[in-house]
Amino acid sequence: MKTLLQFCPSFTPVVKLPVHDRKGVIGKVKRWSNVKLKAVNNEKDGVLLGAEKDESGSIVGFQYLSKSPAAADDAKVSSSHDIISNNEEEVIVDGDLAESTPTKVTYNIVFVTSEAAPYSKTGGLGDVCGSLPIALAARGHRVMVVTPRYLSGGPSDKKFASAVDLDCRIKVSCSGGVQDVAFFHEYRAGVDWVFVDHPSFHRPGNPYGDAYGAFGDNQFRFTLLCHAACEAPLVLPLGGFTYGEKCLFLANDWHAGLVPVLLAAKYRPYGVYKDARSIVVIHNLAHQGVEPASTYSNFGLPPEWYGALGWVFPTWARTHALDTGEAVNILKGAIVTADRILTVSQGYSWEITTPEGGNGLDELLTSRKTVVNGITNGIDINEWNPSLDEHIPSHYSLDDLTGKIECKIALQRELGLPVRPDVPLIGFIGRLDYQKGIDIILSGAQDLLQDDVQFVMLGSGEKQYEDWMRATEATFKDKYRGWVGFNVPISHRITAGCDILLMPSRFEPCGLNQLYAMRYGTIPVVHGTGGLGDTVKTFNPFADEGKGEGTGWAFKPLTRESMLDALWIAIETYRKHKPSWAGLMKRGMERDYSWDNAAVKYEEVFKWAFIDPPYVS
Ligand SMILES: Nc1ncnc2c1ncn2[C@@H]1O[C@H](COP(=O)(O)OP(=O)(O)O[C@H]2O[C@H](CO)[C@@H](O)[C@H](O)[C@H]2O)[C@@H](O)[C@H]1O
Repeated sequence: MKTLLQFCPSFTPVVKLPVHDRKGVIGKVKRWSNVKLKAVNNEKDGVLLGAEKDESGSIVGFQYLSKSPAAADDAKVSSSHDIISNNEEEVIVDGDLAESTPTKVTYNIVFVTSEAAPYSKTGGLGDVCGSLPIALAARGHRVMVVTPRYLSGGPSDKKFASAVDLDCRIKVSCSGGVQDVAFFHEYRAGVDWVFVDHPSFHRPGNPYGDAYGAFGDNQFRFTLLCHAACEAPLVLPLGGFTYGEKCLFLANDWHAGLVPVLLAAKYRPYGVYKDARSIVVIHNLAHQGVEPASTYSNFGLPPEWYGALGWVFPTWARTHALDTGEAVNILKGAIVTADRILTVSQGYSWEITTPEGGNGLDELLTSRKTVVNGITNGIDINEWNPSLDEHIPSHYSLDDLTGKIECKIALQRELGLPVRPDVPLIGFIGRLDYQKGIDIILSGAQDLLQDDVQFVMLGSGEKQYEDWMRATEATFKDKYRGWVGFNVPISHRITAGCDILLMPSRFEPCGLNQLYAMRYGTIPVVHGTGGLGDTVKTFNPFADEGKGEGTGWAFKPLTRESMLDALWIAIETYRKHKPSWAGLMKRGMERDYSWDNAAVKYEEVFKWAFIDPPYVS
């Protein structure tokens, strides 16, 4: 089917929206009329009017009212928001514009995620889901992000202040009851940010827990998120139009893992979402959403779908002789039902198919390896930009690095360390847990701190590591600072002020801090695993006719000795080989970290997802 984008100057812009009301879902959706699509980038150019729908009712294009012939000409070029289509076929521009102009395929994309910066963030998932949607929207896709409206009663609640209640309530049947769920919405940076509202998302702490540990009802809370995310494209008239059934769900990590299962088990049997596709994006396979098998009935899924989520712990992982190891595993359910599987680097996409990196799911992932791909994350180059960063005291760039020294001095002063611009300053930022190799840092820190260096750590997590940081600070007053907590401005100042960033992660699906570091002229010393191995190239001073190559050091194996060896080589290079150090900084700062490269690769995977029929239909 061809989609027509009509340029009709006399068209009266009245848009009637469908009200979605199906069994199991009560939609209370406003009718909006005379709606100008917010997606129109520049109103002086024209207004998007009525929607073109395919036979399933999904919107595949919009009518466009141009205000000037020049604007109509511009439209031929198909700027990011002038043409919106979730149709995979060629879009034809007709009317006065004479020849047809093929344009790229665009999709209606629905991110489902437990975190999206700046609204919520405890780690890299928040960064990715806060920036990749914007990059995809800028490339012409219609993008919605569905994430909880967390209210903790603290200052962070202000982040949701611009989101308005859409006055659309749905009822979700799960956990033996019926839950009322509301939607809030903010349109920002070309993206529809949709916040799922329910009392279980309103409590002190971070998205997953508080000082007493993980919340006991996380399975329930993220089950709600997934049900709501499946309804959102059907019931929410965002910018005047629902996204419709022909959309692409990107289910991020286990929290969103029920989405592909729901599509297969709850919607497709009733003819809904036949043309939708789903991709599970694995940011961290170590967290799978595993609960006792008896909780299956909480998901609101038909009983016959138990097999999709059913999972049996290996014998060695069972707690006692009578433990049958039976459990439900949400991420497993996503892996067996999603149309495709993505990870956040190529290295990690291979590692998860091995017994060492598969966290018990390696055989399952191997069985689906024809649809497994890895795409290295990009970063938000506006938020992480040393020449504009609002959190750092002095700005700098490759052309003028004096600001970096000023950042170093300011950091030493802020942390109460001796102000010594020449001493190697090493940093670590991250969650204090097994994944990040904190135990390796602990085992090597005493030796490292014998040297004339300074070492700064920012992180929160396991109490034993937090306590160690406090104790080490007391022992090495002039050399070590441990900042226990989660603090984004400080993380920027450490990234800018340090010379070296240490990341001895045991495994690392992608890793973002090494990318931020390189952009800030801070040299990463990393364990060469997963995305760290893919993104940090070890320095070779003899390459390129003696000019050198590489952006840091990626050491292997993960031992105290190899970490210290890599650190000492880095420290010696910093002290004695200034031109080499300058080359390392330059190569790191020059690299393209923007999401554009990754977004093109994502589009390729989207295309493949729609070429195949739904994996479970
Ligand atoms: N105490 C603190 N204060 C302030 N900021 C802090 C902080 N601790 C961590 N951060 C920030 O949180 C983010 C962490 O990102 P990472 O990619 O390193 O790890 P994470 O393991 O959370 O993400 C998972 O998902 C991402 C995204 O796909 C993958 O890159 C990664 O490998 C995978 O483990 C960075 O922006 C970092 O600055």
